[in-house]
Amino acid sequence: MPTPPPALEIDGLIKDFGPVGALDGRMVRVLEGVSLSAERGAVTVLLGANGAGKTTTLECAQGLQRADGGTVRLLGEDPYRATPHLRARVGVMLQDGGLPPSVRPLALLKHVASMYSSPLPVDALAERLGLDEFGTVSIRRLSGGQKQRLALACALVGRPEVVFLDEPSAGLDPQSRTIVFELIRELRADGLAVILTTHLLDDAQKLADYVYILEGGRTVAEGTVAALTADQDADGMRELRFEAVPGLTIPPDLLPHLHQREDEPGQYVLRGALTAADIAHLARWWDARGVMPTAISMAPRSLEDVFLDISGRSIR
Ligand SMILES: Nc1ncnc2c1ncn2[C@@H]1O[C@H](COP(=O)(O)OP(=O)(O)OP(=O)(O)O)[C@@H](O)[C@H]1O
Repeated sequence: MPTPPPALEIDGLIKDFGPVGALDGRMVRVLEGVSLSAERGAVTVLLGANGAGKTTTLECAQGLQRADGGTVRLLGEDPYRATPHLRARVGVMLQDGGLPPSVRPLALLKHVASMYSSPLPVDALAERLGLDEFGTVSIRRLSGGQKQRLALACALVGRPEVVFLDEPSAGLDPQSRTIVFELIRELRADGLAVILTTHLLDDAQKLADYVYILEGGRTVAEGTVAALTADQDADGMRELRFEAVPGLTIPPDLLPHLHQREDEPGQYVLRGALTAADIAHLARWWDARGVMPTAISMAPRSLEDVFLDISGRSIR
């Protein structure tokens, strides 16, 4: 059977904004050739630091912004010239929610549901996302996390085939985050194409089937989390983190093959093909100086390392 085309295909997307007064009225190019695709039944994550171009890419993909170059196909159509039929097949959760402040949450959700021919049962969705706890106060009185959950419900109630979620876990407490993550996994299992942006590497690592890393308006890396974090050069790439007194400089010749950094005062990271002998060297060095770390942890190479390797800086 032929493979169905991706739900979203973006090729060489260019976007200019302006004219910008601070730049003497010149245009500013914020997307310089973003290419990506998102499959059905998969969570595709756009990852990047603030200002990398994630939201602008999503806005072009949704048809909210017109591409200045390249192509965007959403469910086979140009989203900027979208027909109502296309819009009904797409769910969108914007970063700031775009929710009307004086409306009550459940009334809004029922209103949005009434615009679709076959919506999800509103009560069950509201209960699932815990909206019934605050369903009858006006939206302006909701916390950031409550607004996020309502915005997510509005994006999903029309049974979309593709759903765009811009920073879906921003402002959520740990319990709400778990609920939202479970829901996202169910959407994937139901065959939806889920496309989300985040600058939280932990979220990307937990949810993503496929990751695109954006930097300066370009896609600079892509792959599954496993492929991106697989060691390119040597087996056993690991990172060892420890907390100790600030300002410790481990002599480079003690562990020459490991990259070391002090993220924040007293927060150390050693990265590389780490062996038990390295850990023993380090422990002896600590012991000789009377250093006892207050915390130690070890993990495989993470997306954060990938990001650091690519951009030379931390994503946060
Ligand atoms: N309307 C606009 N006019 C001028 N510049 C803009 C406009 N919208 C966005 N930009 C710029 O485009 C760049 C990309 O912004 P975008 O919001 O897409 O990034 P992002 O990766 O989503 O960032 P964040 O994580 O902060 O949401 C930024 O430098 C931003 O200042």
